[in-house]
Amino acid sequence: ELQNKENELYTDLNRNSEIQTIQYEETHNCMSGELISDLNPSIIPSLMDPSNSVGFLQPQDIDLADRCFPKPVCDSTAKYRTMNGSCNNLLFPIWGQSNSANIRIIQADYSDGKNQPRRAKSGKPLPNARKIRTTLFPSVDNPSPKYNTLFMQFGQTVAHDTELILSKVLSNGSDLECCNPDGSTPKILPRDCLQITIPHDDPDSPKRRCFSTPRAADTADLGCDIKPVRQQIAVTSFIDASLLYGSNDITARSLRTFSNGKLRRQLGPKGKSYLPNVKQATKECNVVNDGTVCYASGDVRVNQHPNIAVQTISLLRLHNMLCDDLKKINPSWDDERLYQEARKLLIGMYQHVVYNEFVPGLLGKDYARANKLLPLKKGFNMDYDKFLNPTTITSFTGAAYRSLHSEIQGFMDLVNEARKVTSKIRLSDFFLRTDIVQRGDNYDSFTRGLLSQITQDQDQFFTSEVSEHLFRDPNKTEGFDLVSFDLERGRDFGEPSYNKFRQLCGLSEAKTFDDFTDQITKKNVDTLASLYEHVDDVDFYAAGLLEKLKPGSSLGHTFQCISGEMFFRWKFGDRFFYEFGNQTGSFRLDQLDEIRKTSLSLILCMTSDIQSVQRNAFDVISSQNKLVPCSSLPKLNLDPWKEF
Ligand code: HEM
Repeated sequence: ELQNKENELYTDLNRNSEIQTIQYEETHNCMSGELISDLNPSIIPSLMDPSNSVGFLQPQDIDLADRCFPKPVCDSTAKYRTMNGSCNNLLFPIWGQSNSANIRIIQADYSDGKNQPRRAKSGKPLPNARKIRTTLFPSVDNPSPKYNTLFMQFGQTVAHDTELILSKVLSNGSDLECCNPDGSTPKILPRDCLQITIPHDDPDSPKRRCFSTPRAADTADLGCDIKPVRQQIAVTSFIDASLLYGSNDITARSLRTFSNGKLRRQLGPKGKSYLPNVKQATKECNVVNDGTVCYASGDVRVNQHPNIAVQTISLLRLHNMLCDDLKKINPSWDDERLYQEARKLLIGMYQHVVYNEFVPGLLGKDYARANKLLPLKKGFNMDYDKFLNPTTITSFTGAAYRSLHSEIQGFMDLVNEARKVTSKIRLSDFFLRTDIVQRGDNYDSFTRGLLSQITQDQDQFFTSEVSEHLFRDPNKTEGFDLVSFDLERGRDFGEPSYNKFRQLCGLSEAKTFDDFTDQITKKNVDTLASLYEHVDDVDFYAAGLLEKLKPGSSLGHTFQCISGEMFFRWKFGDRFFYEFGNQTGSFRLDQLDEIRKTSLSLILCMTSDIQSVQRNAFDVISSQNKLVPCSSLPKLNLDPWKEF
């Protein structure tokens, strides 16, 4: 039966290439007045004629790891998503579920065909990741011409919602040490380590000689013998706000009050809600004692830095506000109904922001339109595709989407209502410390900072706050190097080289380094040629970061292609996607029309005390994108949720 389904799935992928003409959302202020910038937007692999997307995996290969996991029993009439994402797809209930495995859309490249990192064509090791980082990806201040730090920050919110790898551990469950605590290289490298050594001629000449990088846990760690291995994913793949609600029933329950549908919270200054404190500070939170603020939420990375906590608190406040509003309209609804309806509505609003505001900024509006990614203006979308696997793709999470690490600002602005910067805090002073969020009116100041501070441009430059000082101990000067981790992670994940992704995405196979110059400047191609021995050796992450950006997009050709594929699957492969009609969890049309009024500016106004905001939340404030009073933004009317 499974084989039949898989054959059907393959046919269905082909059928997808018939692009339909649907009227897409054009009215949202986010992009109005923008000139058509990409006259010939490329098509993502799922929509291409398969012969043009060379190397795109057959569904049989995609499904292999699904046989590693017990098949959940589903209630096909359920109106709400499960907490762990299971049973979203009723034919393949494991798709998108937490604690399963990522999928590949292109054949893995491991040197032994199973799990050992790729080597150069000559058989030698690939060039040192840190050497690549310091040669090609230095720290240069190059602000974005268009976007504020909210764009980057929202991107990380989506990343944490949809992907979390786990590190391999020792057989007794303790952490693997891949680099000695004093920064020296261990005599014998433990088996499950990726070690990033620091060359002696390193321009930043840190004292340490290595970074500790345990490999990501994979299917073999679950006793599941597939070849090549696939990496475990600890959160749901769907865009479902799992970073707020949790990716399993136990976490989700621990975050609920079980009264009026609300989530637990602690009260901060002026009686405002903040995420609850964890009972004991964890290693994810670098605080002095258990009494210090260290937030609990659906995702363990909530305390990574203040602004990711700010975004999660905004979602928390939104959920609890929606519970209050729904309770007023439907006084008879019990706790469970209120929790699920508020969660469903919040996810709908958030998905609308993702596809109406974020995706056009990331991929380009013309590209998003050509690939059916923009929301419809009216009516239901009926294109749920039960054969499309929405599980997070390794080449997206291990390379393409990490490119936004380039947009991180080294300092975070706190800004007052007059849009004056009141203080600037250094990112590496606040890694794993979020207590600052809940002092005075800092929450509002961080929110205004996100809206008004220009972000770093998407390019080959990274702030040294993440490439030299990542997770720096506040009393020390040195930290880790995120870009080296990203490069090494691609090898850990078995990502094939850049040349393979070129072909998958409709570009020609490069025979010489100079063939890369269709996407990458000659200067950067020459640097790649000086680092790598062969054109087929070049890491996807390294070359993808160097590609010239596509018109209107924040990404170059291949990163746009892989990211487009991912957002396409997260939409058309999600049975509970907010725009779909005819599903057990569908909104009514009058409800959907209200959700379409959502904008990120509105959500930020609703969940903070800021008084004014620009309408296009991701664009810096300008004469075309002026501040307007929060009270002037169109609001959702929840009357259609009234039950008679
Ligand atoms: C201050 C901001 C950020 C910091 C400090 C940060 C830090 C990190 C760290 C430490 C990792 C794990 C690296 C590894 O061991 O492989 C990671 C992974 C990742 N980051 Fe970021 N990041 C930030 C912003 C972003 C943004 C803006 C995006 C995308 C829009 C993003 C996307 C990702 C993705 C997709 C992963 C892989 C997640 C996984 O596989 O578990 N990050 N980041």
